Amino acid sequence: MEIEQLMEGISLKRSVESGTEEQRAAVKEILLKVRNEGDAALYELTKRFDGVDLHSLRITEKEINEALQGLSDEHLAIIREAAKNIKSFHEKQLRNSWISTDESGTMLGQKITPLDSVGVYVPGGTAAYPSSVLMNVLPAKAAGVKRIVMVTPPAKEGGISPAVLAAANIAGVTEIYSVGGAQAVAALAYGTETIERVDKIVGPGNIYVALAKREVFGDVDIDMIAGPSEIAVLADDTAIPEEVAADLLSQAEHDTRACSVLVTTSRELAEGVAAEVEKQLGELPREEIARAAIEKFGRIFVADSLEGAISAINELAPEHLEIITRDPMNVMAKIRHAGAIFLGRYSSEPVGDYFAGPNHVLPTNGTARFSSPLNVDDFQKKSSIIMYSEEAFKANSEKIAAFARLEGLEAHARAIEVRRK
Ligand SMILES: NC(=O)c1ccc[n+]([C@@H]2O[C@H](COP(=O)([O-])OP(=O)(O)OC[C@H]3O[C@@H](n4cnc5c(N)ncnc54)[C@H](O)[C@@H]3O)[C@@H](O)[C@H]2O)c1
Ligand SMILES: N[C@H](CO)Cc1c[nH]c[nH+]1
Ligand SMILES: [Zn+2]
Repeated sequence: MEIEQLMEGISLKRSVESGTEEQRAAVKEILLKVRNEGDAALYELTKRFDGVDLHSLRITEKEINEALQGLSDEHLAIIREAAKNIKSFHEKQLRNSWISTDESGTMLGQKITPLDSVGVYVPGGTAAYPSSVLMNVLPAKAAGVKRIVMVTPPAKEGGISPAVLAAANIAGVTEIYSVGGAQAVAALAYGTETIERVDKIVGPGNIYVALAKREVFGDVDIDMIAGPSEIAVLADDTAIPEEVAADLLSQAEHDTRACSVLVTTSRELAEGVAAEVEKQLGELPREEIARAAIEKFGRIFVADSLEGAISAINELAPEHLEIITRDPMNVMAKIRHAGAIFLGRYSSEPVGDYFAGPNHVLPTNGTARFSSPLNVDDFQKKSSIIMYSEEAFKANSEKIAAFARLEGLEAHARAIEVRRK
């Protein structure tokens, strides 16, 4: 990784991914095919893109039980403990419906209702992600969603990963379909003979999944378009090069388009990290992916001051931010834009990916400027409650009718005045 001096106004942002023209056209065609042909399209497209001849779409209870038996007790215990932490964190996000009244008898309130049905996309193309099952399903469960449907592509050799099925079972999902990509998104959005449509689709995926989600938005709700993983480390001379390099590589191994950035006030640290990254890259099983990501999107900046480093991070608005400085709490107070903030050397990013409890589905590509991690609110909606007493109505009716006429809406005004007689 090359070391650059951080200049004022430097932009660390990458362009928002919208896919190539061919990818967008392919996704449109897949969506249309599933809408027109239903299950038959899902079988055909799974054969074409995943190389798998499916016998049925729905995963059976027997397959889930076999998956549970295929996993070691140790792995099952780890998934259960992570699930417990994630559940407990998200339950703290729950809000209650509320009602307030005043002396005139006006009652106003907000009623919170869980969504009826949600589809969770779990990626499965190049790696299996049981952790993503927990991160998407458990907030929906905490919110009270009754029907949670999971879709994930089958691997060529062995169907769905046992760890993914075990995580689904631990999280309490029973409706699971072996289908991925844009075709799975289409099935969730429009329904087929086997898969009943849902109200919202959540979960990360590759460019085909992202483009399909963008395309079906409006027919159903979606959570966000999560792009390739990102990590930014803001460090001073107290950080240890070996550890910072390992954290940068932890996200680089996800995707050739993952982005790993170090912003530091210490040139010595910058040089140490650059050397360590090179050394550690050679030891990684996914070296090829991580190397491509580091070469394209890996950057190290040396800042003149901590303030300069902080403003560069705010400009970047990274998905994950690690702060490894003398006083991380104080630095965190000045961070305005980041999906998840990890404080101190013991809060390495994978602590959050797997275990601590906060969600790992986070805004990427600078969208942390205006959006939040996946959370319980994503699975609930709010209805406003309004009840006026006669006294409150009479005290305000003239103003309301006048406001309606200001907008030229006579029928609105009359609906008020008809009650004053
Ligand atoms: N943000 C997060 O929380 C998070 C978590 C886990 C994974 N991820 C990301 O999710 C992504 C997973 O991608 P993936 O590819 O491994 O799995 P995926 O399940 O998203 O995509 C696999 C599917 O893509 C479709 N596909 C592949 N090539 C195609 C083509 N040429 N035309 C049409 N469809 C095609 C196939 O249907 C296949 O089933 C990675 O970028 C990873 O970094 C993000
Ligand atoms: N870091 C990813 C989100 O950006 C999530 C993940 C899943 N497994 C490992 N990591
Ligand atoms: Zn990760």
